[in-house]
This record gives sequence, C-alpha cells and structure tokens, in this order.
Amino acid sequence: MSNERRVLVYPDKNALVESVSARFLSKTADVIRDRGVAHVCLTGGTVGIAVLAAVSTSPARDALDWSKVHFWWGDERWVAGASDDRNEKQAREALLDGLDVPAGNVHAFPSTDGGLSLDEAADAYASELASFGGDELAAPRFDITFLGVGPDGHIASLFPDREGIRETERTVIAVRNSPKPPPERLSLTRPVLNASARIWLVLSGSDKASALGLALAGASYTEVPAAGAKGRKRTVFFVDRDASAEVPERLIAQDY
Ligand SMILES: O=C(O)[C@H](O)[C@@H](O)[C@H](O)[C@H](O)COP(=O)(O)O
Repeated sequence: MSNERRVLVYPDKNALVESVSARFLSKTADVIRDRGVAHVCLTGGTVGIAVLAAVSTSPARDALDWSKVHFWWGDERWVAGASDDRNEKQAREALLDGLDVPAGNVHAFPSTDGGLSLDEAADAYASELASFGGDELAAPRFDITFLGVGPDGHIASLFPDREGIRETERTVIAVRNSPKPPPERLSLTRPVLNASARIWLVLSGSDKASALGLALAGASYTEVPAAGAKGRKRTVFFVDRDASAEVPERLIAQDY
C-alpha cells in the first residue's frame, strides 16, 4: 500500500462532505472488524463539522458499532465548556450526542471551567493520551485523523512559524498568542498526528487554494504546517474545486 499523498477533487463542498462521510463510515467499520476498536481524531472547522453532520444523517450510521469507537480531538479552543466555540461542543451537536457512544470513549480536552490552568490542561490531555499509548508513543496511533486547514496552512492549532509546529517531545502543547482567535488553545503535536494510520485533510473554498498549492509543492512544514501532515498508511487531501485551483494536475488522484 502506497503512503504517498493523494488529492481527491470534488465539484463542491457538499459532494466532498458526502463522500468523506461515507468513506468514514465504511473505513471505521473495516477498522473495527480488523482491530476490534477504532480511534478517531476529530477536527474543528466548518468542513470537519459538516462531515460529522453528514455522518449523523447517513442511513449507514446505525450499522456501525459505535461502542467500539473512541473519539479524540486534534485541538481545542481554550474557552468555557458550554461555549459554542468549543470544537467538542460543535462535534457533539453535529454527531456525538445522537450516537450510542460510551461517555468514556469521548476524550475531550479540558475547558477553562474545569479548574485547570492551560498548562495543566495540556498535561491532563497528555496523560489521557498516554493511557492509550504504547512503548514508542505516549498516545494511541489513531486510525483516522481529520484535519481542517486554515488559509495560512495551519493544521490543528499548529501555526506557521510558531514553536508548536516544531515540537517533537511533547504530545500536547498549550498555545498562546494564536494568530487566530481565541488566543489560547490546546493542540496535539506533529508526532502524534503523524502516527495516525490515515490522515484525511478536508479543504473547501478558494481561500485555501494557495496553502494547498504550497503544501503540495514542497513548502516546509514550519512555513505551511499542512505540508507536514503525513499518515503512516495514507494521507488524503479531500478538496473541492475552488480549493484545488493551485494543485498540479498530475497530483490529482482518480480514486482513493
Ligand atoms: O480551531 C480553529 O479555529 C478551527 O478549527 C480551524 O483550525 C479550522 O480547522 C481551519 O481553519 C479550517 O476551517 P474550515 O474547515 O472552516 O475551513
């Protein structure tokens, strides 16, 4: 199996979201069949949440044994637990609240009202990850990691030219002075994200075209963090036509 990066282009955001949600359901079922459990890492952002909403309304949804799925997040905004800005809250409303998932399988980042400082929250999430980790990585090796991509090329809360994107020791970092509000965030680091079997990046809109073009043209990941996303088995960029404007034709795959 090749682990080269692939780009799949869809006519519009809707087609992209429908395709990714269907692939998610079938791949997660495969993983559960093969391994007995699936660890999935979610992203915030409009496309990632739209994928979850599409999973929620899919007829195939109820065929999956959701008790075998663990949900994690690639990053979180450091806000109150009830804030609409929480990636967790958006994911719960779009999908998780309607599923039969044991509460212990939903591994959300702490929030500002949990009594922890930002650094303590990062440590707490690192411990949670470590309890599912092995000898070589203090975190689960996710089966599927979703990543949204910002117009600046950021993934999770790893921003261009910031220290977070270079972090290789810690699994979780506290982010301060984020260029995108809110200024304080929590994020997984590259080693954890790239330990995933599959990374599925989801991009829609012309404001992503430049970052995507640069990521695929060999930009350094410190300048364009999306360039550094690489799953162990697969790295797929699911993009709509507008986001694909600067993707070289030869890199566009016909199928997964
Ligand atoms: O934490 C955040 O502020 C967002 O989650 C952000 O990182 C998002 O994932 C990307 O900007 C892609 O967003 P869209 O999917 O809306 O394009």
